[in-house]
Amino acid sequence: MAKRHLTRRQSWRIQKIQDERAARAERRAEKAEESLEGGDLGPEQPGLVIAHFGVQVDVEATSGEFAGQIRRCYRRANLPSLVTGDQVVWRADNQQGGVIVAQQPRQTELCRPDQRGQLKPVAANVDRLIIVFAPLPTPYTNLIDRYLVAAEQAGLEPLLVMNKSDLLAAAADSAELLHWLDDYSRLGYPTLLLSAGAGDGLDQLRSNLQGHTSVFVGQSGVGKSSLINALLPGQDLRVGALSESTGKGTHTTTTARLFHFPDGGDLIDSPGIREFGLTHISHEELLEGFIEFRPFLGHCRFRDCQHLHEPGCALLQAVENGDISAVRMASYRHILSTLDDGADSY
Ligand SMILES: Nc1nc2c(ncn2[C@@H]2O[C@H](COP(=O)(O)OP(=O)(O)OP(=O)(O)O)[C@@H](O)[C@H]2O)c(=O)[nH]1
Ligand SMILES: [Zn+2]
Repeated sequence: MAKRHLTRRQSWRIQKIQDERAARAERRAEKAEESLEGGDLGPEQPGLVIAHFGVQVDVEATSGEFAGQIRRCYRRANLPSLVTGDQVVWRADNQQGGVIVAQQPRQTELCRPDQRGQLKPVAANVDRLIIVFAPLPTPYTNLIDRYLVAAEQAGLEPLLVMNKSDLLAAAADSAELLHWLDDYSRLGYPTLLLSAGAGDGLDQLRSNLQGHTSVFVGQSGVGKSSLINALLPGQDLRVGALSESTGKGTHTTTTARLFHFPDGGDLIDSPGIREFGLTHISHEELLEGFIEFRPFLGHCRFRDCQHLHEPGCALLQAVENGDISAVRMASYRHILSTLDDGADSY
């Protein structure tokens, strides 16, 4: 306990220093804008935040004379902080930069805890969660289910992708894995079976990504980087680590970045985003996230039923009747037990 408190206090101090640094940078941004006002800024136009570094933000012009150009912009001091994926209104300056003057409302927000344990948005307007798994490393049902719950909670449409299909032929449990994938299709989730290594099934994935802003998640080693590299040839994904000018030299920061797939659709990626969904699920959100439970919720004998072993539990009855699979019920219980020990409550 003591150790945890100390760590929290330390991280609070670190955050405080960062906040102060951000405030100083913000004052500089204000000055920069003041000196530019009075005719030096171009007209207001729409843009998309493709990376952010504190008060400085890379904005891609989405229409007009600069369409497709990326400009390093300052954010007007009265604006809330922006994240990758934000739609903004900006004005060009005459030095390849600009000033962001407004933020458009967000459709969705992906949040992660900061050093103080407070949930902070890390990406905006993502609408697809690509959940990647593979025959190897062996997938955990409850990890996939956790992602599905997180997708539901954040308002994202999930797509289940089993990568490394080339390993299925030799896998002893291949029938089981395919059956398992089928179970998710039957629940109504879109699924794809493909191989980044062999290049099989990538066209189907490409067409699923068109017209959407996606993030890729999944346990280490399932092939997220391989898939993204196949979809974004020639891009250096390490560009997430860029140096941020702070006025006191530069330091490296890892930011979420937005990429355009050549065949349409966008990707937002960063190491932090790949961990999205592993924390912060309340009991209610957990239940809501198991979509086949919904018709039975509110029908238990006890209002505060935990659906574990209570008499008159509508969910347990549904498992008995075969309307809910025992595997999903076990997964729900497993995730619930991790919520109860406080692992998910910051
Ligand atoms: N056989 C086979 N191997 C693959 C395939 N896709 C990726 N791999 C291999 O799986 C390993 C892990 O791939 P990565 O792309 O690094 O996995 P990742 O999910 O990005 O892993 P982290 O960066 O740790 O999150 C590498 O050795 C890849 O070559 C595939 O379709 N088939
Ligand atoms: Zn119940």
